[in-house]
Amino acid sequence: MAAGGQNIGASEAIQRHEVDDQQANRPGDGGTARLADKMVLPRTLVLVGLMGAGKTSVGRRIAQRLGLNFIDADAEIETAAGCTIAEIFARHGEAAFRDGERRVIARLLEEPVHILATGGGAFMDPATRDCIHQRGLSLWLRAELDVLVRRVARRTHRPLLNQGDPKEILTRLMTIRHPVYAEADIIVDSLDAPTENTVDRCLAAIAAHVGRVAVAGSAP
Ligand SMILES: Nc1ncnc2c1ncn2[C@@H]1O[C@H](COP(=O)(O)OP(=O)(O)O)[C@@H](O)[C@H]1O
Ligand SMILES: O=C(O)C1=C[C@@H](OP(=O)(O)O)[C@@H](O)[C@H](O)C1
Ligand SMILES: [Mg+2]
Repeated sequence: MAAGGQNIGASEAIQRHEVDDQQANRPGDGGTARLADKMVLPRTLVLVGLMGAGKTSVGRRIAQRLGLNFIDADAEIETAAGCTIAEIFARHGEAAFRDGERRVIARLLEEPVHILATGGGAFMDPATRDCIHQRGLSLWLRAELDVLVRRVARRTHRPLLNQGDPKEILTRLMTIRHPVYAEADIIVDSLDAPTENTVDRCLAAIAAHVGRVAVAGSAP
């Protein structure tokens, strides 16, 4: 159990798990809204996955549904640095960005339970990944290449994607990163569908995971 985490009684967790089993395949029907009202998150939920997976936009909506704070690690890094991520990359290089990212995420994971969207490279850093494993509940938002390419094409603020063809870069990153993202506690597909549909499926998957872990009587 993470420091500051809340214990869930086994019978309560079993009940939740049963509710979840009834609702999990019915996204968008309002069932997960009721489920979310009851869900007690034992640790900070940490969203991981490639650029464009929806960590920021889905994470913000999960936080609204659960009545928890939402924090975007990239935004925190920008505030701490007093400049944009693109400027940090240009002025100091990626390694300096990763150092700041590691420090910021370690600090955020000391804060009360909240929803934390990380940048796509954060989980690739062994120290950050270890910190997330120790103190958080990780959720990989997994998306197909074409979905990612379409989504990232709308914005130009991601320095890694401005270094060449975004599709080629994402293809390369997928090969390297997917096996590592697969270490996350929970995996949810970020489909080419309304964002709220992904939010519903995340809430169902989180409830199922939290229920399973509480029944087993160990930390997530
Ligand atoms: N089903 C969906 N899930 C997540 N994002 C979606 C979805 N459909 C469209 N989008 C859009 O794709 C973009 C995802 O970007 P963002 O949330 O910043 O991702 P990330 O933080 O993982 O890089 C946003 O502009 C969002 O509105
Ligand atoms: O994948 C990456 O290495 C990065 C992802 C970005 O965040 P998003 O995944 O939220 O776009 C941001 O942290 C930075 O541009 C580097
Ligand atoms: Mg983001």
